[in-house]
Amino acid sequence: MNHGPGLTHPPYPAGLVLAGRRVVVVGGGHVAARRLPAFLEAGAALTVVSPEVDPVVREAADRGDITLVERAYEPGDLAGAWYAMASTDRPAVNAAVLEEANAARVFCVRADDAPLGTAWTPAVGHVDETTVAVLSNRDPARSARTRDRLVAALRGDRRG
Ligand SMILES: C[C@@]1(CC(=O)O)C2=NC(=C\c3[nH]c(c(CCC(=O)O)c3CC(=O)O)Cc3[nH]c(c(CC(=O)O)c3CCC(=O)O)/C=C3\N/C(=C\2)[C@@H](CCC(=O)O)[C@]3(C)CC(=O)O)/[C@H]1CCC(=O)O
Ligand SMILES: NC(=O)c1ccc[n+]([C@@H]2O[C@H](COP(=O)([O-])OP(=O)(O)OC[C@H]3O[C@@H](n4cnc5c(N)ncnc54)[C@H](O)[C@@H]3O)[C@@H](O)[C@H]2O)c1
Repeated sequence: MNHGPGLTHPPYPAGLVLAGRRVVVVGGGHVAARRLPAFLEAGAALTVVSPEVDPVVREAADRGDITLVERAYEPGDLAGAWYAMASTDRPAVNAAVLEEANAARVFCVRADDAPLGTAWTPAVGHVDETTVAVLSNRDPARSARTRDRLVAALRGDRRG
Protein backbone atom coordinates (compact mmCIF):
# COMPACT_ATOMS: atom_id res chain seq x y z
CA MET A 1 0.00 0.00 0.00
CA ASN A 2 1.19 3.52 -0.76
CA HIS A 3 1.05 5.63 2.38
CA GLY A 4 2.40 8.76 0.75
CA PRO A 5 5.83 10.34 0.72
CA GLY A 6 7.68 9.94 3.99
CA LEU A 7 5.27 7.44 5.52
CA THR A 8 5.92 3.73 5.88
CA HIS A 9 2.67 3.04 7.74
CA PRO A 10 -0.81 4.51 7.53
CA PRO A 11 -2.02 6.69 10.41
CA TYR A 12 -3.97 4.90 13.15
CA PRO A 13 -7.52 6.30 13.20
CA ALA A 14 -8.86 7.40 16.60
CA GLY A 15 -11.83 9.40 17.82
CA LEU A 16 -10.34 11.78 20.34
CA VAL A 17 -12.60 12.73 23.24
CA LEU A 18 -11.51 16.31 23.77
CA ALA A 19 -14.40 17.76 25.80
CA GLY A 20 -12.96 19.95 28.55
CA ARG A 21 -9.41 18.98 27.61
CA ARG A 22 -6.70 21.49 26.83
CA VAL A 23 -5.78 21.74 23.15
CA VAL A 24 -3.15 24.23 22.00
CA VAL A 25 -3.01 25.58 18.45
CA VAL A 26 0.11 27.57 17.59
CA GLY A 27 -0.50 29.81 14.57
CA GLY A 28 -3.98 31.30 14.21
CA GLY A 29 -4.24 31.82 10.44
CA HIS A 30 -6.33 30.18 7.72
CA VAL A 31 -5.65 26.57 8.64
CA ALA A 32 -6.40 27.20 12.32
CA ALA A 33 -9.62 29.02 11.38
CA ARG A 34 -10.76 26.09 9.23
CA ARG A 35 -10.17 23.60 12.04
CA LEU A 36 -11.43 25.71 14.94
CA PRO A 37 -15.12 24.75 14.56
CA ALA A 38 -14.36 21.03 14.92
CA PHE A 39 -12.31 21.63 18.07
CA LEU A 40 -15.15 23.70 19.54
CA GLU A 41 -17.75 21.16 18.47
CA ALA A 42 -15.75 18.54 20.34
CA GLY A 43 -15.83 20.77 23.43
CA ALA A 44 -12.06 21.21 23.62
CA ALA A 45 -10.64 23.82 25.98
CA LEU A 46 -8.86 25.56 23.15
CA THR A 47 -5.95 27.97 23.39
CA VAL A 48 -4.58 29.68 20.28
CA VAL A 49 -1.12 31.23 20.45
CA SER A 50 -0.48 33.64 17.59
CA PRO A 51 0.68 37.24 17.16
CA GLU A 52 -1.87 37.83 14.38
CA VAL A 53 -5.12 35.95 13.86
CA ASP A 54 -7.75 35.19 11.25
CA PRO A 55 -11.10 36.98 11.92
CA VAL A 56 -12.72 33.60 12.73
CA VAL A 57 -10.22 33.13 15.56
CA ARG A 58 -10.73 36.71 16.75
CA GLU A 59 -14.51 36.27 16.87
CA ALA A 60 -14.21 33.03 18.83
CA ALA A 61 -11.98 34.82 21.35
CA ASP A 62 -14.42 37.75 21.59
CA ARG A 63 -17.25 35.27 22.29
CA GLY A 64 -15.15 33.67 25.04
CA ASP A 65 -15.09 30.32 23.22
CA ILE A 66 -11.27 30.13 23.15
CA THR A 67 -8.31 31.54 25.01
CA LEU A 68 -6.23 33.73 22.70
CA VAL A 69 -2.60 34.39 23.54
CA GLU A 70 -1.56 37.18 21.19
CA ARG A 71 2.14 36.70 20.90
CA ALA A 72 4.69 34.43 19.24
CA TYR A 73 5.08 30.87 20.48
CA GLU A 74 7.27 30.33 23.52
CA PRO A 75 8.55 26.98 24.78
CA GLY A 76 6.22 25.82 27.55
CA ASP A 77 3.04 26.93 25.75
CA LEU A 78 1.96 23.31 25.37
CA ALA A 79 2.09 22.61 29.12
CA GLY A 80 -0.86 20.51 30.15
CA ALA A 81 -2.11 19.96 26.59
CA TRP A 82 -3.62 16.68 25.41
CA TYR A 83 -3.33 17.58 21.74
CA ALA A 84 -1.61 20.26 19.72
CA MET A 85 -1.37 21.72 16.25
CA ALA A 86 1.57 23.59 14.75
CA SER A 87 -0.01 25.77 12.07
CA THR A 88 2.23 28.79 11.72
CA ASP A 89 3.70 29.80 8.36
CA ARG A 90 7.22 29.42 9.82
CA PRO A 91 8.66 25.92 9.49
CA ALA A 92 11.21 26.56 12.25
CA VAL A 93 8.44 27.54 14.67
CA ASN A 94 6.35 24.50 13.72
CA ALA A 95 9.44 22.35 14.29
CA ALA A 96 9.93 23.84 17.77
CA VAL A 97 6.27 23.23 18.66
CA LEU A 98 6.53 19.62 17.51
CA GLU A 99 9.73 19.17 19.50
CA GLU A 100 8.00 20.33 22.68
CA ALA A 101 5.00 18.12 21.90
CA ASN A 102 7.17 15.07 21.33
CA ALA A 103 9.07 15.66 24.56
CA ALA A 104 5.75 15.74 26.43
CA ARG A 105 4.22 12.84 24.38
CA VAL A 106 1.46 15.12 23.12
CA PHE A 107 0.14 14.20 19.66
CA CYS A 108 0.72 17.13 17.31
CA VAL A 109 -0.32 17.99 13.76
CA ARG A 110 2.25 19.75 11.58
CA ALA A 111 0.23 21.67 9.04
CA ASP A 112 3.19 22.42 6.78
CA ASP A 113 4.91 19.02 6.67
CA ALA A 114 2.58 16.26 7.77
CA PRO A 115 4.94 13.26 7.85
CA LEU A 116 7.02 15.00 10.53
CA GLY A 117 3.99 15.33 12.82
CA THR A 118 2.35 12.70 15.03
CA ALA A 119 -1.28 13.28 13.99
CA TRP A 120 -3.21 14.18 10.86
CA THR A 121 -6.51 15.97 10.48
CA PRO A 122 -9.11 14.06 8.48
CA ALA A 123 -11.95 15.46 6.38
CA VAL A 124 -14.94 15.08 8.71
CA GLY A 125 -18.70 14.86 8.31
CA HIS A 126 -21.56 14.14 10.70
CA VAL A 127 -24.88 12.51 9.87
CA ASP A 128 -27.06 11.97 12.92
CA GLU A 129 -24.98 9.94 15.38
CA THR A 130 -22.45 8.86 12.75
CA THR A 131 -19.15 10.65 12.20
CA VAL A 132 -17.09 9.93 9.11
CA ALA A 133 -13.40 10.86 9.02
CA VAL A 134 -11.35 10.38 5.86
CA LEU A 135 -7.58 10.42 5.31
CA SER A 136 -6.12 9.92 1.85
CA ASN A 137 -2.38 9.94 2.27
CA ARG A 138 -2.01 13.70 2.03
CA ASP A 139 -4.49 14.25 -0.75
CA PRO A 140 -6.89 16.55 1.15
CA ALA A 141 -9.07 17.35 -1.84
CA ARG A 142 -9.65 13.63 -2.41
CA SER A 143 -10.43 13.19 1.30
CA ALA A 144 -12.99 16.00 1.16
CA ARG A 145 -14.63 14.51 -1.95
CA THR A 146 -14.79 11.06 -0.36
CA ARG A 147 -16.23 12.58 2.82
CA ASP A 148 -18.90 14.36 0.76
CA ARG A 149 -19.85 11.09 -0.98
CA LEU A 150 -20.05 9.19 2.31
CA VAL A 151 -22.18 11.91 3.90
CA ALA A 152 -24.49 11.90 0.88
CA ALA A 153 -24.78 8.11 1.05
CA LEU A 154 -25.62 8.21 4.76
CA ARG A 155 -28.24 10.91 4.18
CA GLY A 156 -29.68 8.73 1.39
CA ASP A 157 -29.88 5.78 3.79
CA ARG A 158 -31.71 7.94 6.31
CA ARG A 159 -34.29 8.98 3.73
CA GLY A 160 -34.65 5.43 2.40
C1 LIG B 1 -8.94 17.19 4.80
C2 LIG B 1 -8.51 18.53 5.38
C3 LIG B 1 -9.13 18.61 6.78
C4 LIG B 1 -8.99 19.93 7.50
O1 LIG B 1 -8.13 20.74 7.19
O2 LIG B 1 -9.81 20.12 8.43
C5 LIG B 1 -7.00 18.59 5.31
N1 LIG B 1 -6.59 19.54 4.48
C6 LIG B 1 -7.64 20.22 3.95
C7 LIG B 1 -7.54 21.28 3.02
C8 LIG B 1 -6.34 21.76 2.36
N2 LIG B 1 -5.09 21.30 2.54
C9 LIG B 1 -4.21 22.03 1.75
C10 LIG B 1 -4.96 23.05 1.10
C11 LIG B 1 -4.37 24.13 0.21
C12 LIG B 1 -4.79 23.97 -1.23
C13 LIG B 1 -4.19 22.79 -1.92
O3 LIG B 1 -3.00 22.86 -2.25
O4 LIG B 1 -4.91 21.80 -2.19
C14 LIG B 1 -6.30 22.86 1.46
C15 LIG B 1 -7.52 23.60 1.00
C16 LIG B 1 -7.70 24.90 1.73
O5 LIG B 1 -6.85 25.31 2.55
O6 LIG B 1 -8.73 25.52 1.46
C17 LIG B 1 -2.77 21.85 1.56
C18 LIG B 1 -2.00 20.98 2.46
N3 LIG B 1 -2.49 20.07 3.37
C19 LIG B 1 -1.43 19.47 4.01
C20 LIG B 1 -0.24 20.01 3.54
C21 LIG B 1 1.16 19.62 4.04
C22 LIG B 1 1.56 18.23 3.76
O7 LIG B 1 0.87 17.47 3.02
O8 LIG B 1 2.62 17.86 4.25
C23 LIG B 1 -0.58 20.94 2.54
C24 LIG B 1 0.32 21.74 1.65
C25 LIG B 1 0.69 23.04 2.34
C26 LIG B 1 1.67 23.83 1.54
O9 LIG B 1 2.54 23.25 0.90
O10 LIG B 1 1.55 25.06 1.59
C27 LIG B 1 -1.54 18.47 5.00
C28 LIG B 1 -2.68 17.91 5.52
N4 LIG B 1 -3.95 18.34 5.28
C29 LIG B 1 -4.80 17.46 5.87
C30 LIG B 1 -6.18 17.65 5.94
C31 LIG B 1 -4.09 16.26 6.38
C32 LIG B 1 -4.18 15.14 5.34
C33 LIG B 1 -5.52 14.47 5.25
C34 LIG B 1 -5.51 13.44 4.16
O11 LIG B 1 -4.73 12.47 4.22
O12 LIG B 1 -6.31 13.57 3.26
C35 LIG B 1 -2.64 16.71 6.41
C36 LIG B 1 -1.69 15.64 5.88
C37 LIG B 1 -2.11 16.89 7.79
C38 LIG B 1 -2.84 17.88 8.59
O13 LIG B 1 -2.71 19.08 8.28
O14 LIG B 1 -3.51 17.47 9.53
C39 LIG B 1 -8.92 19.75 4.53
C40 LIG B 1 -10.16 19.52 3.65
C41 LIG B 1 -11.23 20.44 4.23
C42 LIG B 1 -12.62 20.08 3.89
O15 LIG B 1 -13.08 20.45 2.79
O16 LIG B 1 -13.28 19.50 4.75
N1 LIG C 1 -2.53 21.32 6.50
C1 LIG C 1 -3.25 22.00 5.64
O1 LIG C 1 -4.36 21.62 5.33
C2 LIG C 1 -2.66 23.24 5.04
C3 LIG C 1 -3.40 24.02 4.15
C4 LIG C 1 -2.85 25.19 3.66
C5 LIG C 1 -1.56 25.56 4.07
N2 LIG C 1 -0.87 24.79 4.93
C6 LIG C 1 0.46 25.14 5.48
O2 LIG C 1 0.20 25.51 6.85
C7 LIG C 1 0.89 26.68 7.22
C8 LIG C 1 -0.07 27.74 7.70
O3 LIG C 1 -0.96 28.09 6.64
P1 LIG C 1 -2.04 29.24 6.81
O4 LIG C 1 -2.70 29.37 5.48
O5 LIG C 1 -2.83 29.00 8.04
O6 LIG C 1 -1.06 30.50 7.04
P2 LIG C 1 -1.46 31.96 7.58
O7 LIG C 1 -0.41 32.88 7.07
O8 LIG C 1 -2.89 32.24 7.30
O9 LIG C 1 -1.30 31.83 9.15
C9 LIG C 1 -0.09 31.68 9.80
C10 LIG C 1 -0.27 32.18 11.22
O10 LIG C 1 0.91 31.86 11.98
C11 LIG C 1 1.12 32.93 12.88
N3 LIG C 1 2.54 32.92 13.33
C12 LIG C 1 3.64 33.31 12.66
N4 LIG C 1 4.74 33.18 13.45
C13 LIG C 1 4.29 32.69 14.63
C14 LIG C 1 4.95 32.36 15.86
N5 LIG C 1 6.29 32.51 16.01
N6 LIG C 1 4.20 31.88 16.87
C15 LIG C 1 2.85 31.72 16.73
N7 LIG C 1 2.18 32.04 15.59
C16 LIG C 1 2.91 32.52 14.57
C17 LIG C 1 0.77 34.18 12.08
O11 LIG C 1 0.52 35.28 12.95
C18 LIG C 1 -0.48 33.69 11.35
O12 LIG C 1 -1.64 33.95 12.12
C19 LIG C 1 1.70 27.10 6.00
O13 LIG C 1 3.02 26.68 6.25
C20 LIG C 1 1.13 26.32 4.82
O14 LIG C 1 2.18 25.85 4.02
C21 LIG C 1 -1.39 23.63 5.41
